[in-house]
Amino acid sequence: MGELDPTFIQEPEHRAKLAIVEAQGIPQIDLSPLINSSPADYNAAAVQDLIGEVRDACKNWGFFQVFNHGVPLESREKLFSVSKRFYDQPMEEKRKVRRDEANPQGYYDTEHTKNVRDWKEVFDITVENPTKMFASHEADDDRITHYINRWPEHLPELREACEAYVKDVQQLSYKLLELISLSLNLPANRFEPFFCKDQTSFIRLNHYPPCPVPDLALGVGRHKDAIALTILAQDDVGGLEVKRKTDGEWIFVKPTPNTFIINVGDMIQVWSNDRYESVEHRVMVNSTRERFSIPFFLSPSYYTVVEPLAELIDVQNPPKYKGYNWGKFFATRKRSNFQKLKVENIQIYHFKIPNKLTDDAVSGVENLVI
Ligand SMILES: O=C(O)CCC(=O)C(=O)O
Ligand SMILES: [Fe+2]
Repeated sequence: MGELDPTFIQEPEHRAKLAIVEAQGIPQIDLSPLINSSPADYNAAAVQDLIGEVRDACKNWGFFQVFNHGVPLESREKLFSVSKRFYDQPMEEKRKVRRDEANPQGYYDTEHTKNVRDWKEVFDITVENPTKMFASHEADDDRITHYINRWPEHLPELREACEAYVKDVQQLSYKLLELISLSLNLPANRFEPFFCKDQTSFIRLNHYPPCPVPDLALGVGRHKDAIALTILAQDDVGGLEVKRKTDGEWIFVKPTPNTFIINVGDMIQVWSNDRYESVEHRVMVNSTRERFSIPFFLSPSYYTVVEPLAELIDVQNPPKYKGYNWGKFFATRKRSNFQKLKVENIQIYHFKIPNKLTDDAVSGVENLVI
């Protein structure tokens, strides 16, 4: 990634610490009661326990790991290995599938989080191809654009591996969404309408090259995920840190073979009216080993209005957010990211309804990135 450019340097308070706090780590959840059986054959008691574990993990951490998740190991390993082959190519090949402002799919190596450059390269692929999105961030402009996946000419295996992996991981995302819905005492299919047509979900192939100054730069700066739910596969190198809710300490997420790391995104925070919170996380880099990770960002249709669910609102729990349109939110975020506008990105707290008794709407809420 060339010699150190000052745009990579984090402010001192945001740099990675050398001492890693691992503690007991984020909860580990066994999904076997739900996998490989149809709803008619579920063991009801085991599923109830599972719902309870998901509820506790979402409340206390916003993050958890799952095993016995039903995604075949081969499908995941294949994608990691083709991803490495993609990034091993010369820069001129990677630039042939470079993202541009009109179509943000493909390769990119100058992503910034909170105006500091990330020490990484990414390759984005949407699940629906093409994916429909608003062309403009302007509220009264309802023109639609189509994002189209870009595929490298000399690596046809990338497309095959992505398409196979996405199918498997999407199934897992629906199971998780059902569990989360049940854990909020809602019907299992409560979130289905947001995803059944025109979803804007995507996967990202992250590559973090070795970094000569891991004490100054980050692979991804602190952020929250703007989408509904993230399903992350990481390799055995490690680097992800999650901000613990109880004390704000950064906790290292130890790589565990064949597990996925799940986190609640901002939309679940809004839909649940703050019962669950989207938690800040970041990625450390190191000076010796490159790292690969693959998040799947489950995201609804561009016309979804994200607002607290009516069932979770009553006199004691008034709505904490005004509704916002996901497609307009995304287009606004994309515009400021692409043009590197020196302004803060659009955030869900901009839609917060101030509660005079309990909070001051704009204080203490952190940034996010997608
Ligand atoms: O690479 C990782 O472990 C996490 C990446 C991440 O947080 C993101 O891409 O939003
Ligand atoms: Fe993230």
